Formats: sequence, C-alpha cells, structure tokens
Amino acid sequence: MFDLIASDLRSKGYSIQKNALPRGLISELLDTFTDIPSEALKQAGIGRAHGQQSNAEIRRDEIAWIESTHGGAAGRWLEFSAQLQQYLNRTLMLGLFSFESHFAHYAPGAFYRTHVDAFKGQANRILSVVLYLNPEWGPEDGGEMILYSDLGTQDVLETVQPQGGTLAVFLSEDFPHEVLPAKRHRYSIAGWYRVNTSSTMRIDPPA
Ligand SMILES: O=C(O)CCC(=O)C(=O)O
Ligand SMILES: [Fe+2]
Repeated sequence: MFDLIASDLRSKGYSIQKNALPRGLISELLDTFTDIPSEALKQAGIGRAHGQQSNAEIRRDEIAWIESTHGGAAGRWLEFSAQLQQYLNRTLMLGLFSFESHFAHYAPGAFYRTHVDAFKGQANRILSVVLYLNPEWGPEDGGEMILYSDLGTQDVLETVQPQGGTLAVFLSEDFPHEVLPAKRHRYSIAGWYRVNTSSTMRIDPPA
C-alpha cells in the first residue's frame, strides 16, 4: 500500500486508501479516543490565518493530541506513520522530519470550512494524513471530506466518506479541503509531517 500512496502522490499529489489499517487497530484507536475524558478535549483552533472570522465559523471539531503515552493503539498508529514517513522519504525524497497528529471529534452539526493545512513558502506542514475511525458510515450521515483542486478553480477532486479504515494523504499546501456538517458523531485522526526548519537561530519542533 505504501507503494500505491507514493505513486499517487507522485502523479496527482494525493491518495485515498480504503482499509489502510487493520479493523482491530481502528476500533482500538476509537476506544482510546472515546476513553479520553471530555474535559481533556480542546475546541480546535485556526491560528491567525482567517482574518476576522471567528473560530466557530470555521471549524467546530474538538481534538486531543496523540502521544505514545495514550497506549498500545496510539503507539501502533505512530509506528505506522513513522514507517510511512520512512518509505516516502526513500521513494519521493520528501525530507519529512517530524510528525504530529490529533484525534478529532465532530459532533452532529460540526464542520470544518474550506482551508489549506499549510501556506506556500512557509515550509512547515508538507504532507497531511487523515484516518477515519467510525466503523459504519453511510452517505446519509454527511461529514464527507471534499478535496478540491488548487485555490484558483476549486474543482471537486474527491468526496471522501469518513468510513473507518480509510486513509487520505495529500500535499498540505496544494489541496483546499473541507468537512461537511456531520449528522452523526464523527471520529478521525488528522496528522501532519513537517520538514526540519532548524537553523542556528531556531529549533523546530520546539523541544
Ligand atoms: O477530518 C477530515 O476529514 C479532515 C480534517 C482536516 O482537514 C484538518 O483537521 O485539518
Ligand atoms: Fe485540514
């Protein structure tokens, strides 16, 4: 599968893979997330990139950053992402250096308006990954992730059902995307690979 992802990235800049991880791992990841007490979840933020628009107009999900201390399933997810990183670095010379990811919960009605995950020239987030965790998801449940071609034309490239086990991978700067309002509780993991932008003046990521 890593080979399919690499060749998709080379030819079109994104890849959608169904059943990318074993069902057992997907359901353990979902359990890990739903075991996190709701006080520990954070309202997701949008940085300073959206001018005057308030956070809640842009996105309504709540998140928890993933650490290996979250236990076995989280550790296996991080292991998977490290293997993908190594594979893509070898085959595509992407120079991916670090990885961060968070669980995300979209309650019924929650959405994330069209955005890009990184801004051109800022050399931070290079590659985005999204892994879906709901065991069952149908078209009537909403919550699709729409992947658009570049900012100019915004043609719909893909409509991705957030079905458990599906993995979406795309170049962070190149593809605007959005999450349509979910009609059921929607669970996912979103992650980003960064390049190393260390210099003598700055250590990235911060220690
Ligand atoms: O959950 C998704 O389908 C995408 C989430 C997303 O775009 C993000 O967290 O940046
Ligand atoms: Fe995104």
